[in-house]
Amino acid sequence: MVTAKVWVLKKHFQGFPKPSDFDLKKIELPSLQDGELLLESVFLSVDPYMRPYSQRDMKEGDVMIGTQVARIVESKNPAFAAGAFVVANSGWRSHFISDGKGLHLLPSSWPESLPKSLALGTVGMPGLTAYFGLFEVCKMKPGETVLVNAAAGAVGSVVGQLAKIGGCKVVGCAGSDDKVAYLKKIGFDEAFNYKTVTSLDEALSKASPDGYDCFFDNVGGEFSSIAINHMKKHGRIAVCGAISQYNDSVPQKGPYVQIPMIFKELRMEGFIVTSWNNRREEGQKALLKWVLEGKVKFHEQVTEGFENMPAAFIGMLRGENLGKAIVKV
Ligand SMILES: NC(=O)C1=CN([C@@H]2O[C@H](COP(=O)(O)OP(=O)(O)OC[C@H]3O[C@@H](n4cnc5c(N)ncnc54)[C@H](OP(=O)(O)O)[C@@H]3O)[C@@H](O)[C@H]2O)C=CC1
Ligand SMILES: CCCCC/C=C\CC(=O)/C=C/C=C/C=C\[C@@H](O)CCCC(=O)O
Repeated sequence: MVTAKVWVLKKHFQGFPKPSDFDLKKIELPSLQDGELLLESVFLSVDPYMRPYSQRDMKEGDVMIGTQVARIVESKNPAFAAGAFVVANSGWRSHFISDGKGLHLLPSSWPESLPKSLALGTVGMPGLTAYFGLFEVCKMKPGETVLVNAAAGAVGSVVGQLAKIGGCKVVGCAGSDDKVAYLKKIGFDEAFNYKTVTSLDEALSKASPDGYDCFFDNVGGEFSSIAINHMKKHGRIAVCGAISQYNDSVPQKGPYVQIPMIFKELRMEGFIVTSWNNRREEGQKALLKWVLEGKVKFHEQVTEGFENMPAAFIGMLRGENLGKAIVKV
């Protein structure tokens, strides 16, 4: 019998999640039935969506939602061999049993030299978010100017690099000087620390006096209300996330955006990356190629130990991560 460790949501979050909102439990796993697999999590992802989704999808006592790269320990399913690695969507669990549904085998072209954790970040859901958000929602064109916030994060850092590959000028903002230095290192044309600039308006004008054709918005709130006034005519805004709102008990009331929307004839479009699940392989193949060519750099904020999942999650929400926040079991 295998004993699995799982993190459950003990108490719904009020504001920023606290360690006391989580409970670590042990579950004895049964023996495998025909068609089933036993898997052990090797890397687990902590993502911003878990904060709003926990309120929408979970009840207290549920296992925290999330994805992992897992190794198949034992298989009674002919479609999956023991020893193979998959991306699963099985939540914060050290070990789990699956019937094979919803498991994505890592691409066979995955080189040994590449950390498998990238399947949760640059070559996984966040990277695909950048890929489809830029190409299908922003529809960026060579020579345009792209703005991205939370730019040093899992999604934002890929957005900036893909926009460079697409022949655009790229402006990014992040919450620390170290992150700003990283953005310049990976090729952003302009980058600033939104926490220390005296005026967001001035910083946005200085970075691109003519304004922005595309705004890839990961943050929402006050930043977005200001940034919208810096959009060029017929600009496009990809509403990817609103992390500035996730931990607020009372959502910020930002100034109305309708006026610039109308005068500048802007297009603002929200999206969820799962809308392109049928093109997942296309995106992953392209991202893997660019990573192997060195055109897309990656950085991971790795927290060691399953017992540290809540700390990694809270740290990411507080901006302590540079690049994709990952837990290594
Ligand atoms: N629509 C979709 O399908 C998807 C949407 N998303 C969204 O994309 C965004 C980025 O996700 P991801 O790349 O995984 O996360 P990141 O790796 O970027 O980590 C979150 C970052 O958000 C920034 N942040 C946190 N709080 C605030 C705040 N109050 N104001 C401004 N910035 C803040 C911090 O960076 P900093 O130092 O810059 O403050 C922090 O490091 C999120 O909003 C997420 O919900 C992600 C995946 C899919
Ligand atoms: C204040 C309201 C906020 C509403 C938007 C919330 C979050 C946006 C966001 O972050 C969306 C994330 C979408 C994630 C998609 C897939 C994951 O659920 C699991 C991915 C599993 C995989 O196949 O890799």
